[in-house]
Amino acid sequence: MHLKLHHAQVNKASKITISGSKSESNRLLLLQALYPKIKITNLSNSDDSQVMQNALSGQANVIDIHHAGTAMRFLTAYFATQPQKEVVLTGSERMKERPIKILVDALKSLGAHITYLENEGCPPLKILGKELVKDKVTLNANVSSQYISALLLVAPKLKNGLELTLKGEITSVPYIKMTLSLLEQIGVKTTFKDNIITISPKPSLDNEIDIVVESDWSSASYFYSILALSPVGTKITLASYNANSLQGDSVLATIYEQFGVQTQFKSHTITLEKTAEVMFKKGIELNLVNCPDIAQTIAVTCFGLGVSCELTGLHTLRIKETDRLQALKNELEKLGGELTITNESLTLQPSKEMRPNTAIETYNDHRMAMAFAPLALKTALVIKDAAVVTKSYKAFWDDLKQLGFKVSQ
Ligand SMILES: O=C(O)C1=C[C@@H](OP(=O)(O)O)[C@@H](O)[C@H](O)C1
Ligand SMILES: C=C(OP(=O)(O)O)C(=O)O
Repeated sequence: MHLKLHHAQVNKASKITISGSKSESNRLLLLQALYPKIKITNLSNSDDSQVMQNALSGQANVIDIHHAGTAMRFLTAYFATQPQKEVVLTGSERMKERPIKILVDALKSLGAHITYLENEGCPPLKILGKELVKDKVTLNANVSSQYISALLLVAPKLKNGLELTLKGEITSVPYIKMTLSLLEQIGVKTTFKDNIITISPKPSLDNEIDIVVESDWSSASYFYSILALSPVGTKITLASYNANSLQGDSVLATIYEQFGVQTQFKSHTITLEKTAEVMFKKGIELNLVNCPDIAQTIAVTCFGLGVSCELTGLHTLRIKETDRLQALKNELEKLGGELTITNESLTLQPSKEMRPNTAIETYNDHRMAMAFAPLALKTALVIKDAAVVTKSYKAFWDDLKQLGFKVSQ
């Protein structure tokens, strides 16, 4: 399904309710499988959380997690530690290219039985679950924090807990802290000092515990971009958000101040308002090593505003749903943008034109579709394979229509 987005503007003062964070949801689903006394409120309705839920509740021996990176990594650790269970974990063609060796090696060094069924270092995996008794492991931390979170989530169920030593520059740190924080919420003792994390064993929970998932901040990023590209006075209210978020992408509230967008927190909602038209004296410079999922949003905002940007800390973007650096370059250039990319950065020149009716390829990447959609506030464009958004944000197109976007097939 390709969608045509007509040149449009946002209705004044709209309110949108966004589904729960997929990162928090997928951690809590795994923890709930280990500790059934956990109850979850505002669970994400994303495809990635649905595949996670199905994998944990079903009896299938072959589990296909499609494009869901967190599900792939978290379930690898989960099934490796479930005695007497044998499963094959597989995914989409892209998932079969996304590396998992660092996690598999770490689990094997703890005693796990995992074999590669196609290419060494990537899914699909055959996992023969067993009780792991070793309690110390060292792994590289500069490729994906998901490997670390996967080990941390199963750690309190290991007989002796776990001590993890992280090598290299640690990437996506807020996601590791989110995992530790959720563990703390269910009463697990954790420490994170320098490059060492420790998790104490916790065989079971004494009481039921209800955890409310905050709505997804990465999904909120598209509304920040919409506001940045809208006239002064435009407002959007989003629910349900807290000033104290576990999600690193909540840094959006600070980042988008540079684009004239202010955020007000009030009783579990945020109201975003474009309060000023910014005269950019210099380009935007940001290191996004802590919040890689909002890189596409920010690059497209800058293109839409005609401001240059230099985004760094992007080394993980090449191994996500697609090579996001190359995808951004291809599609921004089609629109008339000028940019250079390296293995960890993107530099965009101030745009001089925006070619109307450009058809944006989405490369099976939800964030390509959603990051480019706000440009409809500037010109008409086509988003190809627009249904990709369901990976993280099922209602995305309906919510844009509610805002006043004109969308047709
Ligand atoms: O743990 C998580 O929930 C995630 C961690 C990040 O991945 P990396 O650590 O691979 O950057 C992020 O990009 C992904 O969308 C979700
Ligand atoms: C990178 C992402 O997800 P995952 O790695 O879990 O597939 C994302 O949602 O942007």
